[in-house]
Amino acid sequence: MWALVGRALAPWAAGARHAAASEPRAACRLFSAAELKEKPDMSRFPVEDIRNFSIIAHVDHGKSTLADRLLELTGTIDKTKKNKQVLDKLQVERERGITVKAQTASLFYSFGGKQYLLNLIDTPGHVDFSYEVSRSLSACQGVLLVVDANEGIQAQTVANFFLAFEAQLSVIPVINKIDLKNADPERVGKQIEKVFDIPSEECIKISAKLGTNVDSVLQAVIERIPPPKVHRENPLKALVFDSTFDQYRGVIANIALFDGVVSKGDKIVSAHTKKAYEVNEVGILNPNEQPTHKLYAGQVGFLIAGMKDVTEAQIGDTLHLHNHPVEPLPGFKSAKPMVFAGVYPIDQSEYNNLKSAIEKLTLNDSSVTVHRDSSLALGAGWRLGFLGLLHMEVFNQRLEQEYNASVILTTPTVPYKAVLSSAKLIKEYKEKEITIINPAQFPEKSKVTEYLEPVVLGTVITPTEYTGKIMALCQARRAIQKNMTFIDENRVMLKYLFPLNEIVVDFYDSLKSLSSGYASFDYEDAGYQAAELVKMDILLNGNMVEELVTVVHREKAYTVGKSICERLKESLPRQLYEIAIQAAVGSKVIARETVKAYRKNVLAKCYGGDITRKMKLLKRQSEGKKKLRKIGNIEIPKDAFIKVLKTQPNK
Ligand SMILES: Nc1nc2c(ncn2[C@@H]2O[C@H](COP(=O)(O)OP(=O)(O)OP(=O)(O)O)[C@@H](O)[C@H]2O)c(=O)[nH]1
Repeated sequence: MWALVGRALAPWAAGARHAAASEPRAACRLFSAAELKEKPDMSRFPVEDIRNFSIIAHVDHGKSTLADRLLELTGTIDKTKKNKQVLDKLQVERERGITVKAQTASLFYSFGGKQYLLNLIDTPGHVDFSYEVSRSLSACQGVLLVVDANEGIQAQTVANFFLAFEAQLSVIPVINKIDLKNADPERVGKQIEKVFDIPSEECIKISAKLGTNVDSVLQAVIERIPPPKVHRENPLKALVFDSTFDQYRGVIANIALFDGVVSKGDKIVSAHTKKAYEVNEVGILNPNEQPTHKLYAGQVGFLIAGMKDVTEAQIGDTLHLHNHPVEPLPGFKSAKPMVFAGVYPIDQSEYNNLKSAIEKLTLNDSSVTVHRDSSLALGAGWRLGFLGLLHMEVFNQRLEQEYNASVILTTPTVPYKAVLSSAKLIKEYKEKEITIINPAQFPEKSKVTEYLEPVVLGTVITPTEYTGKIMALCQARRAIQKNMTFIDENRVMLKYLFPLNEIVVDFYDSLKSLSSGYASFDYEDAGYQAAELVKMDILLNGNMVEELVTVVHREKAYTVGKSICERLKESLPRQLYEIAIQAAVGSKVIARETVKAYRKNVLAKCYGGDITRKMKLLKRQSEGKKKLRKIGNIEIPKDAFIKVLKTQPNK
């Protein structure tokens, strides 16, 4: 029998038990309203009565719904229809129905005659946000691995399982959506046994939507996840595992206490910056901030200490008491941007507003990297690094929704590298191997020994009937097959080494459409490989369009160039002049389309008519022009490029 994990490596497989089993008592609010007002006394929870856990899963397998049920069952929130995905607080999360930011909630639960403090961290499922997952796991001792009873194990189930496995956490498999007509929890249980080597009888079968069997999940959290290994008598050692920025109160750091106690008025020091602060407030998230007198080792909560900028509360930092330095915790690898794009204000007069919006948003999303940038055509702006395309779209949407800032985005590009041969360039860059995050700065072939492109190890899980089509797709994306394994008689897991550029834009959409939505995909960083790359310009009547400069593999230049020209033709309105759209590599034009001349006479409809109506139409036309960008004498609506960028193929 094939298994991904050797049994010896799966400490939870034997089903460790940590508390006496008995019937759960009804949900209760542990603290009275008066106690909450007076601040709850967290010393009531000794370490052995604390469980810190996360919910991890593939996208849409039901993490947030399960979190809602757990919050209800423990009386943390009321049972109302309005309480849907309570921990998804951002507008973008609610609109897209996805979790972008991990959230924490402290739950109180009575079980076996004892009161437990359960700290739950809801995490995002999409690959772009797996950085959030690994951070959250550092504050936990166990996870609920949620798997959809109909879809079974998917690519992110595997990726997230391994994050938990590597962090040596207890894993409780939860098979969700057993109410669905096509649910097959037995089959999914067997998959879990085969792939993760967890006995299928350890799976808890639930319907998070209906609340079926959800109390067994809480019971399992208490029984199978160990309490944290911490020491309250030692000096304070707290891990900052997340931070957000509030414009009135400054940085709110989410902390997990590994040792000691922290309370309001304590003088603390950041091990990273060595700066000292006085603690203004500590508390738990229930799920909203609930101030407490103190937080004790083993507990998870928030801390406010007059930090003005999230760089002062770096994620992964260790906080300790002034005059009591401690060995800092190992921290986290910093998030590695996979995609870069230029971001510019539509109008340069909005530069300062956009600057402030980007600063505020990156305070709350420190995985975005920011470099100042400028271009002749687009003026002053930035080059931002994102964890993936969805991350980029979400950031853009948040800029618009939360800060009313609308921007020009350039073609997303992956971070290429070049090994320089030109002595002049080496002197200029002060190094031989450079990373290129802006295609406009792509060095010419004559000045380079070789170009390198980033590669990722991708996992595709699919029903077997689509295997052939998917293999053809992967091959067309220059991928090299590394492995193929059957998860059960109907499903196969394929591993491929992909150039990152080939999957970043639309691979996932193509995969979904050719597998009728059944295949899933995840990837992890796998370094760099040598590649034949060229820079491609897009020209409108001979003028370069900066937004659309791209770096492509030589083999793909013609297909990509042709397709951009075709799409641009579709989205450009006809104008007074004929427009030649060209794709060029160096001085060689490789593709061309033409938009014929046309004059839009807005007054045509009202000859001889009412003069006020004519004035209105002219006004509307001139307002429309404000949203246009001019290249040479060609006027381009702002959304024309966005359409091209969004749909840019890479076949
Ligand atoms: N039938 C049924 N549907 C469920 C159940 N649990 C969740 N769902 C539905 O599945 C969809 C996804 O649920 P979410 O809780 O948002 O999933 P998630 O894993 O948090 O998703 P992301 O945050 O995007 O990763 C929603 O439409 C839920 O209503 C269940 O037990 N039964």
